[in-house]
Amino acid sequence: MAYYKKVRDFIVARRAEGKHARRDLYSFVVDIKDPETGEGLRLRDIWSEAAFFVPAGGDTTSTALTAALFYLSRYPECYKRLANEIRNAFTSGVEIRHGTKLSGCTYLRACIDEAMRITPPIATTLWRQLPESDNEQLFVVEGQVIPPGTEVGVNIYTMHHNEEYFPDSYCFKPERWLDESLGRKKLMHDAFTPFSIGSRGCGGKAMAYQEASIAIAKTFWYLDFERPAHDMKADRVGEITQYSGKPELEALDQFASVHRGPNLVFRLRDEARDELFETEKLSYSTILELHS
Ligand code: HEM
Repeated sequence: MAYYKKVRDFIVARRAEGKHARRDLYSFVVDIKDPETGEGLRLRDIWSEAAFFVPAGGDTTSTALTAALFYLSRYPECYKRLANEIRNAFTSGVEIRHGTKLSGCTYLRACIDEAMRITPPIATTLWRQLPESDNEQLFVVEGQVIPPGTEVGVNIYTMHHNEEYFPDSYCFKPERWLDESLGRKKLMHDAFTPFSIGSRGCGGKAMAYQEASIAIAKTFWYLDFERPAHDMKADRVGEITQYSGKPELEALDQFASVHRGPNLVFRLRDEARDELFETEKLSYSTILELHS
């Protein structure tokens, strides 16, 4: 209830600012009219969209980030390669923002994709149903005619672990996304569906990549991180190895994946301490907290 009230408070505050006070999503949709009824957006329409956006965009992106940090903390060679890419591509942390330098960090993108492949933020089966009325065209799957009205779906987690598309599928290998051989590239991209595809595919895909890229690049710029070395219990939170013996971030399918952990130790990089204080305007106490 507190969440729904908070969303409502946000909307009321935004409406009070005037339609075009900010160039945000609200300013783009506020004048839209229903083509059939001519009605504009009601408070409850905006409320239900906004209430959906927070988990749709928040829980999912948070799992993608968590998974990336989890796998990078377990694969030191990948960690090193990504740290080099980020620390050589930029000259300061504030420079890390949307643009060609960030999109040129191809290993970063490969790490995000590989994390979402092994641990999809939505790992479930997105069921689809052929309408009862649509009986002109047969729907055939592997030689079987699927009658209209039947629900069908392919599980995203299973698809991402199909060895035919992703050999050694439980292994975190960002390099596989940089493989230039055309046949393999197409096969992998066709089978990679963390955002779903088609007309109901994710509306926030570009935003999700942007958020995740900036967050991870800034993390590598300002910080180093690792597993807690001496406390094995803390180190194992959220980790399973049951399918392949390889470390996997456990995610429970509750439509959006729910996870615990990992526990990681973050340390401020000496090279970035002054800059963090001066340019990101963080207080000394926050920096000390990060460093302790
Ligand atoms: C890594 C991050 C994300 C992942 C993996 C993801 C994944 C998905 C998936 C699989 C669907 C299809 C759901 C279905 O068919 O039932 C979807 C739909 C959607 N997503 Fe995302 N999403 C992410 C981030 C975001 C963000 C940042 C936003 C916007 C703030 C967003 C907005 C939406 C919307 C509006 C839909 C519904 C599209 C429609 O039905 O027309 N998503 N997302």
